[in-house]
Amino acid sequence: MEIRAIMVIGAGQMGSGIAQVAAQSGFSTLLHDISMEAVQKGLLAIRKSLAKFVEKGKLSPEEMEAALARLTPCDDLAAAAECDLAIEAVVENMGVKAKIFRELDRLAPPNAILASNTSSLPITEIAAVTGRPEQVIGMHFMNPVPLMKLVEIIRGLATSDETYEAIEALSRRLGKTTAECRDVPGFISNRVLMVMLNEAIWCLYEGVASAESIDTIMKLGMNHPMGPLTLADLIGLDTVLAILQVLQDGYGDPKYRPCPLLRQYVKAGWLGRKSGRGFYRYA
Ligand SMILES: CC(=O)CC(=O)SCCNC(=O)CCNC(=O)[C@H](O)C(C)(C)COP(=O)(O)OP(=O)(O)OC[C@H]1O[C@@H](n2cnc3c(N)ncnc32)[C@H](O)[C@@H]1OP(=O)(O)O
Ligand SMILES: NC(=O)C1=CN([C@@H]2O[C@H](COP(=O)(O)OP(=O)(O)OC[C@H]3O[C@@H](n4cnc5c(N)ncnc54)[C@H](OP(=O)(O)O)[C@@H]3O)[C@@H](O)[C@H]2O)C=CC1
Repeated sequence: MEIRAIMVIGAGQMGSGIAQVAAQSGFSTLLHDISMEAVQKGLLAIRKSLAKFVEKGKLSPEEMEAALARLTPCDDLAAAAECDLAIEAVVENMGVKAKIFRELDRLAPPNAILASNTSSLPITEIAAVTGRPEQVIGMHFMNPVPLMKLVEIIRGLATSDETYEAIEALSRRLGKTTAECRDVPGFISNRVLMVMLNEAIWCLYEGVASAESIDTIMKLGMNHPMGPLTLADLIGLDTVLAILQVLQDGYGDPKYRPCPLLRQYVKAGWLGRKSGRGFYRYA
């Protein structure tokens, strides 16, 4: 099927990044959140990111304006009636996602594909709340979406080849490289990454080294672009905790148990970059 209009549900850091890339790639893009205020926040982030590309000569001012003109803000899910593909990027919580997929199934055209940007939750379970599980798929972008090349694609048990191929082709049109993964908790990306991030938090909790030392060791010692605590702050500590809980529940293995320090930070509202404070402070 040909995808022309895309709706992104959730205007947080991932949703706004996905909407930006879709609009930059020429798609008519609806950006949805539960309040117009949240959508406007997402649009502001998109404007800033596009302006950075213009500043660096990677985008012309005309291209920036054209991308912005392809974006339509909305706070009513009924707008899904106009899309060929809905990409959900709300909080990492099965209850919230299931509710949205039930609604999308009711509102989107019968041939529309419903994708989730979930970091770890089972696509098969999300698909099962809809009457079209063959058209439900995991489309896992990486943060920050405008800069990161990968889309991890996850098929649920019932996902059709046609849906997979449409999403694979679309990801390429968005300038991304894809890799396929089976529907297991945390997929590949977060099954591997979260163990490292959690271990770094345990090291801090046990007083083995300061946050700065841990990050310097991993950054310069392993040539990682960011240290693990800086990366956890970028992802969002609430999201890191939610993913570790999915891994622990899914595999029943204590190696995924979230560090108590992580739980405490999330309870304190120290969610990382997005709340202004996590392992580091942000202006
Ligand atoms: C949790 C999940 O489910 C899955 C995940 O996503 S896990 C997270 C995956 N992501 C990562 O691992 C990211 C690791 N970090 C990196 O790769 C890099 O640090 C990074 C690409 C994010 C930034 O690169 P950097 O060189 O460290 O930082 P920085 O110098 O600030 O930015 C690089 C360039 O991109 C630009 N840039 C940064 N953010 C931008 C944005 N949102 N939009 C446009 N341009 C941007 C900067 O202006 C900068 O340009 P110059 O080099 O010309 O100055
Ligand atoms: N952060 C990352 O690095 C990555 C995250 N992901 C996944 O993307 C998704 C979004 O993450 P991210 O963008 O980082 O998170 P953010 O916290 O930045 O955004 C979450 C979004 O969900 C909305 N939301 C929160 N609660 C509800 C609710 N009850 N009903 C409807 N919407 C709600 C928020 O709206 P409001 O602002 O109004 O509360 C916001 O738009 C998650 O599934 C996450 O696992 C995937 C790849 C990487």
